[in-house]
Amino acid sequence: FYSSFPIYDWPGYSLDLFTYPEHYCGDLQSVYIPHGVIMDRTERLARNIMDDLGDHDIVILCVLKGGYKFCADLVEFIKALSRNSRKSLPMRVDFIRLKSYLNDQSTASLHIVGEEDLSFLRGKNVLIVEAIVDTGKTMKALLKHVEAFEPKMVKVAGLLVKRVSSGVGSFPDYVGFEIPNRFVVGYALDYNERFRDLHHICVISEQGKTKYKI
Ligand SMILES: Oc1ncnc2c1N=NC2
Repeated sequence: FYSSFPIYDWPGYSLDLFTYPEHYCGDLQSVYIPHGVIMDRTERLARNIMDDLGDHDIVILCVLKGGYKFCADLVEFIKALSRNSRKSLPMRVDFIRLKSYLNDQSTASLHIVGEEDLSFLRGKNVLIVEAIVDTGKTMKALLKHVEAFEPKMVKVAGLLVKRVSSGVGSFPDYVGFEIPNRFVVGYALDYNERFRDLHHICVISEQGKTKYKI
C-alpha cells in the first residue's frame, strides 16, 4: 500500500494557517490533516467502496465514539453516489461502542460498551467503519467478535492506519491515510474524551497531554 505522505516525517501544517477552537490554544502541536483533505479523501473512499460493493446490501457498523465523524461523512458521500449514479448501495447503519484507550496507551483488552449482541449481522455484508487502526489489536478482536455472528462478508474502512504493518492486526480494506506513530486528535478522535470538537486531525502537544491526563 503506497504511503499517502511522500515524506514519512511530515511534521504537519503550522497552526497559524488554520482556525481551531480557542480553548485548545497551546494544546496542539500542528494540523496534521486539514478537514478539507479528510473530506476529499473520504469522497474517493466512498467511490472505491461503491465500485466494490455497489451491488450488495450492506450494514455499516460504525465504531463509536471515534468513528462517528468519519462514518457520518462516508455515508453522506455514498448516499450522494447512490442518488446520482446507475449503481446504488442500500445501507443500514448500526453502532458499536468500544473503549480501549486510557491517556495515549492502548489497554489491549477489547471492551464493548453496551449491547454485545450482533446477531442482526447474520448473513449480511458488513462494512466496519473505524477512525483509526493503530496496533490493530482492537480491530482484530472486533473482527473475531463480529465473525462469530456469521455475517456473509466483513470489510473494514479505516480513516487512519498507524502501526498495523508491524503489529498483530489485519490491514483494513479501505484506508484513508497511513500515518506515523504520533498521537493525533480531532475529527472525533479523542484524548481522554477531549478534542472531539476539533475540525482537523491535529498532533497533540506535550502541554495538551499533561493538561488532560487522567
Ligand atoms: O493517535 C490516536 N489518537 C486517538 N486515539 C487513538 C490513537 N491511536 N490509537 C487510538
